[in-house]
Amino acid sequence: MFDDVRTIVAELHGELTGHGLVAWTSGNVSARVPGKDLLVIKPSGVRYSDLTAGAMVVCDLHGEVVEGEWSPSSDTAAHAYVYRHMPEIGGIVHTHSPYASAWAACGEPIPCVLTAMADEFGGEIPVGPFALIGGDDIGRGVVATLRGSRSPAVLMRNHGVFAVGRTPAAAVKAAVMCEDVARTTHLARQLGTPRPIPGEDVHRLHDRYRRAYGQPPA
Ligand SMILES: O=C(CO)[C@@H](O)[C@H](O)COP(=O)(O)O
Repeated sequence: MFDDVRTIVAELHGELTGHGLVAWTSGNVSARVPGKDLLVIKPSGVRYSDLTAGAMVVCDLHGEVVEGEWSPSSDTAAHAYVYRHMPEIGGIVHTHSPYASAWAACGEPIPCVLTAMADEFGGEIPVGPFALIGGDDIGRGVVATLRGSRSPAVLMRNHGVFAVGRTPAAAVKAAVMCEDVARTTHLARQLGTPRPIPGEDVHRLHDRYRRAYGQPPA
């Protein structure tokens, strides 16, 4: 079932390895199945090279397996919680990307000091609570944090990045951009004191990016 969604989710895992966001089997991507109370997610602890479309697992929005040969990701209940409580979200990504996870280890939000941050995140990238892996506590922390923010990414304390998007590709983009600005802001702090962008300019940049960046619709 849902071969098209399985294919998208399987292929997007290649973006995580391609951008250096994951080590070994850490991290995961999921997608909501359009029009259904279902999600597609990777199996737990399987090498990225083995993540074919057929290896993906279909679950309901309480994390129960509906179809699949493998056990689903350990973060399935967290993803399911986010889909239940953020109906506008179509894709979720989790990584332990190194620079962003370093900020998460320090429990420090990444301040909005770059135009690229204002564009993609609309402000700082916030920190969510520490939560144990396996249940839906991570999902609760992700939803509670992102509801008070324009950011599509949250740094879960002592853990790593959870990024969301209207599509799974948009969630992957947010995870890629999160690591990029985490790295640059870290480098800036080695050189001096990064200067936050004034709030009104953050708003203008974010607004322009959402309305005018890229190509107009065909
Ligand atoms: O964060 C964790 C464990 O710390 C997990 O998200 C792993 O990074 C990936 O687990 P699977 O998706 O392979 O179960």
